[in-house]
Amino acid sequence: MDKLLIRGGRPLHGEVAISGAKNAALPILCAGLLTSDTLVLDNVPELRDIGTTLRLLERLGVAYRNGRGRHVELAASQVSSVEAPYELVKTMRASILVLGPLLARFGEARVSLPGGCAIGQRPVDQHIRGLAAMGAEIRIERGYVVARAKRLKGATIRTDMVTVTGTENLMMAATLAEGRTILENAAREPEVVDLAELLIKMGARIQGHGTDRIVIDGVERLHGAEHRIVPDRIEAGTFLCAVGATGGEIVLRDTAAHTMGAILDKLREAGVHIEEDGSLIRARMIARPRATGFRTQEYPGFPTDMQAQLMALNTIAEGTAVIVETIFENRYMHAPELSRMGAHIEVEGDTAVVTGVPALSGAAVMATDLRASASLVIAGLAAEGETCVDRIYHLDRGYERMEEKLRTLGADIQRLPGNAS
Ligand SMILES: CC(=O)N[C@H]1[C@@H](OP(=O)(O)OP(=O)(O)OC[C@H]2O[C@@H](n3ccc(=O)[nH]c3=O)[C@H](O)[C@@H]2O)O[C@H](CO)[C@@H](O)[C@@H]1O
Ligand SMILES: C=C(OP(=O)(O)O)C(=O)O
Repeated sequence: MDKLLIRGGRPLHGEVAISGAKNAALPILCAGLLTSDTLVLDNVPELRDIGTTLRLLERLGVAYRNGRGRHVELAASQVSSVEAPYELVKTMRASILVLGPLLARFGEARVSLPGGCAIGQRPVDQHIRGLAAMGAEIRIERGYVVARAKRLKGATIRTDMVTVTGTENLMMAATLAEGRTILENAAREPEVVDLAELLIKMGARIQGHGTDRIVIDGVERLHGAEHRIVPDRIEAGTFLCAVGATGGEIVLRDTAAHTMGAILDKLREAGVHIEEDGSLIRARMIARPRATGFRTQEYPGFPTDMQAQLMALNTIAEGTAVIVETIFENRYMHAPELSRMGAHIEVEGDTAVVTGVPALSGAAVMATDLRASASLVIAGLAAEGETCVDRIYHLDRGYERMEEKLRTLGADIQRLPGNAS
């Protein structure tokens, strides 16, 4: 297993490009199953999760070309299987996103339930309930969701909670259903909007994306389209937390600041000077950060996927920050690791109280999930001495060559291959 070795204490300076959003690219690749024509996608990030999704689609019979410049072309004209097997699904929860498209286009699907995940239970009951409301015969059989429907029928579906992939699965399924589907309490995340925009280019009739009520009028068939994936607001936010923690001045290229309102507000509150300039974000940090409490919420609130990174910034801030995680029940696994570096964090239930210390000290720490890994990297960049972050395969799931990008900004960080001590 690869590790990252970081010698902390160097301010970040320079310019770096932000990649396409993992959480937009994953559903968009799965949307390729909705048509026999070719989808031409640009700005697809080079990530482990994208590789896993392409392997899964290939297993179903989808042909793809993964060219240079993050350009992917895929065509589901010869789908030969409707089964997403456990060995591919277990590493990535987003694989559940093939369920809606397979059922809508082929009338059947067998998708392994995604495995347990470090950040919480993450059931898929809302996906299942929604598809059942659209007329699918659907049951759990030996760890698989098994679904059948002659043709899905439009329905009004109000999910019990806001669910991002649930909204995406049901929206994709509804594009080929008979009649009108109304999704109430829908997710408003920019990645849901990006998917809706791609589906509309494919001929889908969708209104209200970006609000909590999405209306989809089903069509007989969808066609090919070209699409550029929206920039990754979480990757951009992670780099902004990093410069907030180390000090310095950086420029992020290829960003979409309008999708980052809550993130930018909180970083400004922490003392980071941020300027938005078209697709550029300039950030400068010259002082110690100020403690900045927050609650994670669905978009447009502060994203749970940025909680760990902003916690890392708070560990060296002046003052005490109260953090409340409202989306996932077990998403503080980075707290004990940050404490190993000298952070003062008390966790009780969904609340973490972080009292800033003047400096962290480098240590050997273990990544437990994707964003936890990013928080440990940020802490390592700011800490005195050496930090070794183990199990960074989590990081590779969602960050494109993070250590190379950080090196461009002047960080002293290197990857130690699995067999190195
Ligand atoms: C690939 C992808 O886009 N992943 C994102 C997506 O995950 P994902 O779509 O899995 O997260 P959801 O929005 O569905 O989860 C929100 C909450 O609802 C619960 N829930 C969800 C569905 C369901 O059927 N039943 C149920 O109880 C979950 O356990 C969680 O507590 O949104 C999360 C919340 O913004 C992000 O952290 C993930 O990065
Ligand atoms: C939790 C995340 O991803 P996933 O839903 O793919 O596990 C994330 O991107 O932070």
